[in-house]
Amino acid sequence: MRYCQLVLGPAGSGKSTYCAAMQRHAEVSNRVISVVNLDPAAEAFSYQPLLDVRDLIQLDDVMQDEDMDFGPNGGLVFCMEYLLEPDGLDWLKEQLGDNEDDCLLFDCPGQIELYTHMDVMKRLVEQLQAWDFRVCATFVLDAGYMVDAARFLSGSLAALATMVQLEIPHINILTKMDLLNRAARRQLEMFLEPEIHELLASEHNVSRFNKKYHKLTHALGKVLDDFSLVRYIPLNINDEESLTDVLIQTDFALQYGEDLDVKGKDFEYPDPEDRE
Ligand SMILES: Nc1nc2c(ncn2[C@@H]2O[C@H](COP(=O)(O)OP(=O)(O)OP(=O)(O)O)[C@@H](O)[C@H]2O)c(=O)[nH]1
Ligand SMILES: [Mg+2]
Repeated sequence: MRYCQLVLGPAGSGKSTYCAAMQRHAEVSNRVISVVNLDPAAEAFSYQPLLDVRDLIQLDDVMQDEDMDFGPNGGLVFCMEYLLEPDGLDWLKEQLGDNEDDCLLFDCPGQIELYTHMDVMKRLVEQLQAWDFRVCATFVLDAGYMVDAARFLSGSLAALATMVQLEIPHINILTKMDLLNRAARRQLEMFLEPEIHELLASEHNVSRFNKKYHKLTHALGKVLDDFSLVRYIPLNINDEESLTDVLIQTDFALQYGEDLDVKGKDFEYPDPEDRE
């Protein structure tokens, strides 16, 4: 069995930074977590990738191809589709090797349409599962955008759309907690144990638009509440304890360690005949 987190989330939400921080944190705890760059448009990141999709295909090359005439977003979708063609998959399979118990983080592109309603990521998940990977989604959102009720709801719906589309264990992480001031952090804490619909009801500066759709936002908040669908783990990457918390949750989602324990024990029931 192998393990992998698809690190997903909107552009600039902190996916690559999360991957780098988690890889470094794992080293400190004597574990190896490797990072796969799955973003064909990536320019720079601060981890050393185990493999890099840009060795297969680069967004710049696709966009410069005059026959195809793609812009950045269409070009990115083309790159991801290319990865899922038989040739691309052969390349990926070979690059991934077949080391037992590997733990990988896939640093994914920030175009959330790839996983909220297109099937590219879903197909990748199925392929990874066929190669004996246990896969979870780690959905990363910038905490700075989550401190008012309307944006909290909108972020939650993006997380929810991804969760429903991918159908794998799912964890939501709020990044950049180190950038919040005390007041913002307190505000956010209220959202972390949310009675979302009550929070929405108590919003003071309701715009005319929001007023019109108040019932709708209220109902959506209630759905999120009633089904406990979307929960968040705050992450401060400067705090090792916070990184440990997240690693425990992602290990749990992947059931990492359970098989390792069983393998180590080699338990046999005693034979009653042996007893005196
Ligand atoms: N202070 C602080 N800055 C962060 C944190 N996470 C990300 N950043 C900064 O936010 C910016 C975007 O972070 P990235 O990790 O590149 O985000 P991304 O989700 O990989 O972005 P795309 O790949 O472009 O979608 C960078 O300038 C990071 O340094 C964090 O936890 N704390
Ligand atoms: Mg990135």
